[in-house]
Amino acid sequence: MLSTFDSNLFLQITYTPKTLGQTHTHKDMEDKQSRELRSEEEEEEEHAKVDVWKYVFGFVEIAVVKCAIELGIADTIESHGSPMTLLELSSALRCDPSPLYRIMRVLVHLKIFKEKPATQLGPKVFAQTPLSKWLLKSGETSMSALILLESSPVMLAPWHGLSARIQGISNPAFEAVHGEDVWSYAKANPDHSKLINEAMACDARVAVPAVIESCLEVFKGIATIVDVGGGDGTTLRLLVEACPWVQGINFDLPHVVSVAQECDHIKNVGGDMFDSVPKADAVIMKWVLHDWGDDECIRILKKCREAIPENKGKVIIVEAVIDEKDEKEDIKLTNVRLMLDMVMMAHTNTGKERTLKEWGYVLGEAGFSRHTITPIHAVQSVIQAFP
Ligand SMILES: C[S@@+](CC[C@H](N)C(=O)[O-])C[C@H]1O[C@@H](n2cnc3c(N)ncnc32)[C@H](O)[C@@H]1O
Repeated sequence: MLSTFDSNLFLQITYTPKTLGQTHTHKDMEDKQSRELRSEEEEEEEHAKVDVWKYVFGFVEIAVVKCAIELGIADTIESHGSPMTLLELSSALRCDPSPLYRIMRVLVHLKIFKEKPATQLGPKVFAQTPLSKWLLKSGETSMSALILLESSPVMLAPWHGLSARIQGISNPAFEAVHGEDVWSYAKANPDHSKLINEAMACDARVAVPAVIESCLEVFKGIATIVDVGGGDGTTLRLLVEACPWVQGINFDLPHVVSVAQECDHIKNVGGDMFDSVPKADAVIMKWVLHDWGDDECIRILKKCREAIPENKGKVIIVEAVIDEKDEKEDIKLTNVRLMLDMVMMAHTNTGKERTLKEWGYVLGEAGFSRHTITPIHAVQSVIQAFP
């Protein structure tokens, strides 16, 4: 009996509460999960209600930054040598303090400039930040020309034709607005050509040091290198400064090289990369192939292959690689690469950013036997293709 009682008790004590507990736990868990789901959905709804305004006024951020560059706000604070009060800034810029204050309020909110609060010693002042230094009109860390190019009326107009381009009911977006492709337009409009060259130089000043930092060995043993579509020659200038054993040929369309910088150890050569490429130990191409569709890329790459020695030559491509896995640690650069792909859609006829597989396809079709891809701390990676 005792043992039965004990065992019943045991059962009661051991199993009953546990079974009850399990029922409760399961239901509780279900309730908790659905409460969590509801609150997650509610939270998403709340975020969406606010986030949608980004798309209503997203262009305003670009317009305000463009305004800051045109006014020369960063340059003025930089040459003043220390943070400036609103009155100092408005008198240096010769503008009305009241609208200037409203622009500065947004720029401070965007964390582009810093506002230092008033103290007993004086009123509040506006100071540079690492980000505002990218808005200087010139210098090694200036992105101004690239911002001014992308926000110029010429480059903004094609965006209105993006959906028509996707639906295939109009010419490529740039041509639909301007009647010719971006390179013919640049040839006919020297001011726009100058802006393109200066804008590309902005990126070269960021990307080339990243290439050198991560891949200096790529240039060991190269005596001559040709930069195909080299623009104003900034890429080669930086490369030759870092690798003084290299002689460079800056190769681009004749109207581009005719205004390119003159540098020691660099020769400017005009021509068309679809016809032929000057001979050298290696070719470098930065932000050129993404302007073109696969067929044109294969044609350009074949010309590059003809320009280098079969046994020890190589083509060094500095371009974005679209990461379809969307790696979280690189989310900001992934975002830039995806935006750049949209820029190619708006501004070129057939250009696009490519995935690993798409790079493999064009390189293989152009007759390269193997290639390597090295990520660097930039929007682009370094792709080396070997005959
Ligand atoms: C996007 S820009 C890149 C410039 C430079 N590589 C850089 O990244 O700073 C493309 C360059 O390709 C050049 N280009 C376009 N068509 C060309 C052609 N058929 N032959 C040679 N260069 C060409 C343009 O003039 C322009 O300088």
